[in-house]
Amino acid sequence: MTTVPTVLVVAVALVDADGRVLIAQRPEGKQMAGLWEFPGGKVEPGERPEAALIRELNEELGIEVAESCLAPFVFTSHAYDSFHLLMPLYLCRRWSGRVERREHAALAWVKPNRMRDYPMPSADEPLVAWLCDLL
Ligand SMILES: Nc1nc2c([nH]c(=O)n2[C@H]2C[C@H](O)[C@@H](COP(=O)(O)OP(=O)(O)OP(=O)(O)O)O2)c(=O)[nH]1
Repeated sequence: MTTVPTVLVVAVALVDADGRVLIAQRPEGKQMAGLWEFPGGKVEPGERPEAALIRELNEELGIEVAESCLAPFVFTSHAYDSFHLLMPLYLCRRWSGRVERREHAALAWVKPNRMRDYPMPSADEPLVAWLCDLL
């Protein structure tokens, strides 16, 4: 039996006042370049998931998020060829600072029912369905 590592990645649906969600395009040179993702990233060893997400949002988008503003929402558990992705998606409607593009190729604020126009990693498909149902 081949075993692959399970990788814990935390991500967020940032929701604006119009109910649009921020998605970000992975840059050239990274795995899955060109696909649109929810902002976030890998949890480092010893790091709490919420702390990892707050760190990633600051690094990637230049915003500050309070832990109390991160609501656990849904998660995806998906087998890629070389790793198994376990990714909780939090929901956040409050942050401080202006969202800036720092690490991604592009950013877009999109209504959940328009996300199908933006190719996303296969692990994200169930998350989009949940957003369409619940937002
Ligand atoms: N942030 C995020 N990652 C996602 C989503 N869907 C999905 O399959 N992933 C995958 C892509 C990557 O393999 C992994 C996220 O890791 P990352 O963005 O921190 O790492 P990376 O590929 O830049 O690699 P590294 O340089 O940090 O090692 O999770 C998503 O919606 N958001």
